[in-house]
Amino acid sequence: MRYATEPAHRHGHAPRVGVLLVNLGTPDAPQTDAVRRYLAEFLSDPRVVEIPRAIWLPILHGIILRVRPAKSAAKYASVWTQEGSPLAVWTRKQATLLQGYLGERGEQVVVSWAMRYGQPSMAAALDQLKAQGCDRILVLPMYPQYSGTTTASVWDGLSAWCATQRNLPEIRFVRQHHDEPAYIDALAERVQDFWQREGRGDHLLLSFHGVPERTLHLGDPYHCQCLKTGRLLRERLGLTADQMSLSFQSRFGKAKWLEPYTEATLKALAKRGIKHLQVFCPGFPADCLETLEEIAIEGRHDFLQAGGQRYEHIPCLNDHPAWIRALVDIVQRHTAGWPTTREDQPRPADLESQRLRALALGAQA
Ligand SMILES: C=CC1=C(C)c2cc3[nH]c(cc4nc(cc5[nH]c(cc1n2)c(C)c5CCC(=O)O)C(CCC(=O)O)=C4C)c(C)c3C=C
Ligand SMILES: [Fe+2]
Ligand SMILES: [Fe+2]
Repeated sequence: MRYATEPAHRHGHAPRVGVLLVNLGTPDAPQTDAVRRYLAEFLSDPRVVEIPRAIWLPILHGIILRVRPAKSAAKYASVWTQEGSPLAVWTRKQATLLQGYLGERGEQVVVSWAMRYGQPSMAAALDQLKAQGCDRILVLPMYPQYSGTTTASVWDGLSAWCATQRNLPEIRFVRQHHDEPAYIDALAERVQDFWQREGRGDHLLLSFHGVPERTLHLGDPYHCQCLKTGRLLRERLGLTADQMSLSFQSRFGKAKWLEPYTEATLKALAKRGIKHLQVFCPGFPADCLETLEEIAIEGRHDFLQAGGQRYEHIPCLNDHPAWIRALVDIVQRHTAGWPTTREDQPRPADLESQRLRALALGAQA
């Protein structure tokens, strides 16, 4: 059947709000086969690689998926934890904490999490929220800066699920939160906590995930939003333009990506005489392969090789209380007008009157 069979319609059940955190996705295991499955799904998404399918798919299946999975699996193995992939571990923890913080504020909201590629899938998580009675769902992509390559792809995943549903919930979607004051506060607190423990370096480098430069010229606001987050954080930390730089990491393929590249910047900073460098990744709300391997391991190597003396990766927002508070703020703003507190829920008397009204309507029909 094209559209899922729905449970029998019930009158007068209390409306319920669900919140779905969606992150990129990660392999199920740090092994070649699992990484190949994950990369095949991820890199087949036309939002991620915009090359015409007839050209791209033979390259993807004929070259990339034969060579890259083994190399990437070795990198994943270097950051994998007892509980699984860091990206999944942190995203799950963020959902649990958010549920707790919202509960403390009296918000009757069901919080869940999903991955755009791999497991748990968006479709499974949305099915679950619906099965729990959520007829209003807020989808919150874990990308502070909007990009067609990431945020819009979450939208595509959402709309693919909607296309299978007979009884659609009411849906809201958070497009971006790159300049949300509570997000900037959380970033600043994360850096300041680190400074308090480890001392302050000579220079702070903010490294964001890159995207093909072409997307900027085609109207993607990602680059501008990264720059704005960087400026707001610099002002909030009281740093001069000279004490902080911004760069883009994780280039994929041969095309030009947003510049300056992180790798070149690390080397240039060492050559400029910066001895003690601290690197922070504000665009990644959770530590993952790109921060724990590329920044914390490869980046250190590049900086020290080029003459730097001390290198530190400041952890991502992860489970920092200021970040979970920021998520609460974002959720509360985007669920405004939806009944989420105990007082908003229909009282038994309201339910009874709804039932009587339904009966009366039934009798008229
Ligand atoms: C900040 C958000 C991200 C943007 C924008 C983004 C764009 C983008 N990424 C690739 C290719 C790869 N990215 C990979 C890993 C990866 N990317 C993000 C986030 C953004 N990507 C995260 C959080 C992760 C880590 C996933 C994890 O499991 O920890 C990878 C896989 C790893 C590897 O093989 O190197 C690829 C490939 C493209 C092409 C792109 C924009 C066009
Ligand atoms: Fe990526
Ligand atoms: Fe990478």
